[in-house]
Amino acid sequence: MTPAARIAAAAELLDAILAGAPAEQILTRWARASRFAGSKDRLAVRDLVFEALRRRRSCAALGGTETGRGLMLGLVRARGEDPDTLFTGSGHAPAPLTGAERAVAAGDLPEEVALDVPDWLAPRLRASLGADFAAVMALLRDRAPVFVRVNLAKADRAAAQAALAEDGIAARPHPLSPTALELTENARKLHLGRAYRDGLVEVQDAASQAVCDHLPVPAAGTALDYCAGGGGKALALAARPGVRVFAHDAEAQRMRDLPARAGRSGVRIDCLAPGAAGQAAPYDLVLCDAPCSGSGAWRRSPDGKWRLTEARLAELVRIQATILDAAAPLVAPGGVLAYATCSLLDEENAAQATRFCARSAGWQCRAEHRFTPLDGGDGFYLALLERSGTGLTRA
Ligand SMILES: C[S@@+](CC[C@H](N)C(=O)[O-])C[C@H]1O[C@@H](n2cnc3c(N)ncnc32)[C@H](O)[C@@H]1O
Repeated sequence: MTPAARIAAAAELLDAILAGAPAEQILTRWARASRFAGSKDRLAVRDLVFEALRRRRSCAALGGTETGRGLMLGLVRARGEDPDTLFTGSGHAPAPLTGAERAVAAGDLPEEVALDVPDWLAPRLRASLGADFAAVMALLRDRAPVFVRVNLAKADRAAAQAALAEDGIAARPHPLSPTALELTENARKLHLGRAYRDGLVEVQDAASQAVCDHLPVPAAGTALDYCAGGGGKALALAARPGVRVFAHDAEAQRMRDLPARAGRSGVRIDCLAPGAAGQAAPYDLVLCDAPCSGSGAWRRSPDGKWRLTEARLAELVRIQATILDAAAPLVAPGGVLAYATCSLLDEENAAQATRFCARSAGWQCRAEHRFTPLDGGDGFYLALLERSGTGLTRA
């Protein structure tokens, strides 16, 4: 495919996504149906679609309309390329520019537009991020780095880095966590290589790893990952010597790959059926990595930024509170209830933890940790809640 044909294909896919279809589904369906597209074409089209989604508002402003074609035109302009060299109408290229498209003024964009923030969310993100608002929002317009967690049950960081190098993948240690490696070259080869196949590394964001580093579990203690999902955090906990890990999720399907992932990592995780989290209670640590807006991970799932509504956010805040209330009784005396989100919004984070402590007799917040993309990984929040404690540490 020519660069222009890739742009035409991305514009068509974006129209389907703007009409409400999930981006991943649309891209997968297109890749299957487009025999003419080689692997490089598929990756290039995918990159165009995701870049336009991360920058949807500013691209629409620069392209004149919020359509697939408008977003692609805006992206071409934002990159400083000449649209007339791509929008030629010949072969599979998009049609030449109309008079209206040519007339779009490229003046200064308002800050919310330039930073690609929905209007209704901007005040909440400003209040939550303070002086970091603009810098964080600017970072969320770029592609996320790829990180792996070194599985300390099988290798140390230097050995994992060497194994990745043998697979042709360049990696460097990342300061967010002693287990984090950032893949700097050939990250797309990861799943084909020995380091991954042999369980030396797992894909996990560096801030997510840092969250796990802060989770306290005593030696030979027990931990429950109450909202385990794919089990990224459960796997990190299970790599600690002597810790017995249980995984639970309201939707058992979400944990379907966990036994295979645990097997590859050489660790044990006991998966509990939905509603059976009490089976092995009480636990020294109960982690609630709750469903959230995902605002800290909008680089990876840019669709989410535009699909989130005020009503959905309010519903998520209610679900998070219900989860905390259900999980708290499962914590052993002297144990810790860990509340985590990949959100940047205070109402899902510190305000949620504060409301829990206010309505739950004897509970208090022992420590809080916040990560934003300025630290290198996704945005994350962690509160360590306990029934008795010595005070609050903010980090
Ligand atoms: C943010 S994801 C978890 C990600 C996972 N901990 C990881 O690190 O890979 C949140 C999970 O919470 C689950 N969930 C939603 N409501 C729940 C509930 N009431 N009880 C338990 N799990 C719930 C969802 O099915 C989803 O898998």
